[in-house]
Amino acid sequence: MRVVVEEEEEEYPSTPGKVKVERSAAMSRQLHRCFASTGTLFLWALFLVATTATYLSFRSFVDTSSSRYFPASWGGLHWERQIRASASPRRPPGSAEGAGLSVLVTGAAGFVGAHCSLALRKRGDGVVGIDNFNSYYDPSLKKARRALLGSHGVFVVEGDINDGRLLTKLFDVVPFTHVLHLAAQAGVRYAMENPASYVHSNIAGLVSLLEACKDADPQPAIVWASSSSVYGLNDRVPFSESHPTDQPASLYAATKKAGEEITHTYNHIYGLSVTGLRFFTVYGPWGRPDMAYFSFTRNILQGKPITVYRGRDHVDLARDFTYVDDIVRGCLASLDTAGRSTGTGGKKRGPAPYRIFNLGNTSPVTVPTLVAILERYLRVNAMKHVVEMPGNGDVPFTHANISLAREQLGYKPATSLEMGLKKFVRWYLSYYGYNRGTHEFNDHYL
Ligand SMILES: O=C(O)[C@H]1O[C@H](OP(=O)(O)OP(=O)(O)OC[C@H]2O[C@@H](n3ccc(=O)[nH]c3=O)[C@H](O)[C@@H]2O)[C@H](O)[C@@H](O)[C@H]1O
Repeated sequence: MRVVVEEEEEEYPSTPGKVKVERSAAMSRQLHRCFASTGTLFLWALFLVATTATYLSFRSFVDTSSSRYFPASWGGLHWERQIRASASPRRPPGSAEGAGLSVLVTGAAGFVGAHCSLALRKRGDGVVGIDNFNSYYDPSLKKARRALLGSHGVFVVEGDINDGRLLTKLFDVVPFTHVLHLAAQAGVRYAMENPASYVHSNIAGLVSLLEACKDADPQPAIVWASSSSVYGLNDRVPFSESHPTDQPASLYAATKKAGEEITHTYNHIYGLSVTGLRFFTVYGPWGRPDMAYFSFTRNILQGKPITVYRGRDHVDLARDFTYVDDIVRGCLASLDTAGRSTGTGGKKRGPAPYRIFNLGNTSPVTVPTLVAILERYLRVNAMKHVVEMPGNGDVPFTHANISLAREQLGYKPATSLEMGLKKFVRWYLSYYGYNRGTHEFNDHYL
């Protein structure tokens, strides 16, 4: 036994590259013995064929399984032409606003994404959207937003930000100057029902996007949607960017806070220019049906009850409701003032800006007041079911300090909740129709 061990040690010395001549001689003797008979040869051939076949079928499994997750509804010359046309800025030469941006908007068929895409296109910037059209809420609303964007020359790719191949392809086709990242799993309370969806979109999807951005050449500057919810249990008001954000009250908030940390590492390591915007309860036309102002309107019009949450000691909940047009102006100002990313080919060349701004309205309104405004516009009394706020991630109030955004972005919200809800109700009725036989619409206010 001892002899065998010594022989093996001789044949395979530990220092790489130091194989003795005797070793190759011994090996060739062994090979010769192996292939000596035709039967053995046949077995070897069979083994090789089987291995190759297994490898090939594994490859095709990997390919088809990834395309099963991310259906290949993209690609091809025509598709690339559409992407390029949509991404091309159309500002008149010599325009005061400069050459025009080329922006990839994620979540473009979403509420804020659609508004921002339109606003960018209207001022002559190039815009390409990407959206996975998931069914968190009625996808037909997302498709209607896409149709609206299409009529203004904005092309929206159907795809998921977790699809790295798609993102790489988009950056191959267009040297985007900016990414406006608005794709996310939104909603504070839904996080208890479907926590994995928050990790999928807000963590894994974000990292997938940042990977594509850091590899892109040129690297784009990134502006993305964080959330007022990162302030969590913070009770210093108004909420300022310098306040601690280490006590999130929901998984949604935790994933947005994680997003702020993750983007920071990409800024630090790869020189990506990053601007995180903490949105405060955005509302308006083409809004999200899961949000209170939207679902209250629907229920009030359908004669169904609404549930109004109330805080401890019968204190009303309040939100710094912010009208979507104000948010859009904040997003565009962030794109315009974002400094350049400094890296190329995944390598940082110097420090790049990392900014965080509150985008709120600075005037919180209670939920019962929101309901009263809707009742007035709709001329219907809501059937209110007032219950104590369940412990599902909600916070009692939000209130933004916007000094930093005012100073650096020129951000100046201009729409009161009264005004904004008027516009929302007008849109709601024109979009969904209105049964005048059942409810009289209060034109006086609109
Ligand atoms: O700023 C944010 O970062 C977040 O804003 C939004 O969250 P919220 O401020 O919770 O908005 P929203 O659901 O409209 O509830 C408004 C108020 O109505 C109360 N509310 C809600 C539902 C209900 O049935 N009853 C009720 O009283 C409720 O308790 C609350 O007091 C976005 O959804 C979220 O994606 C994120 O962007």
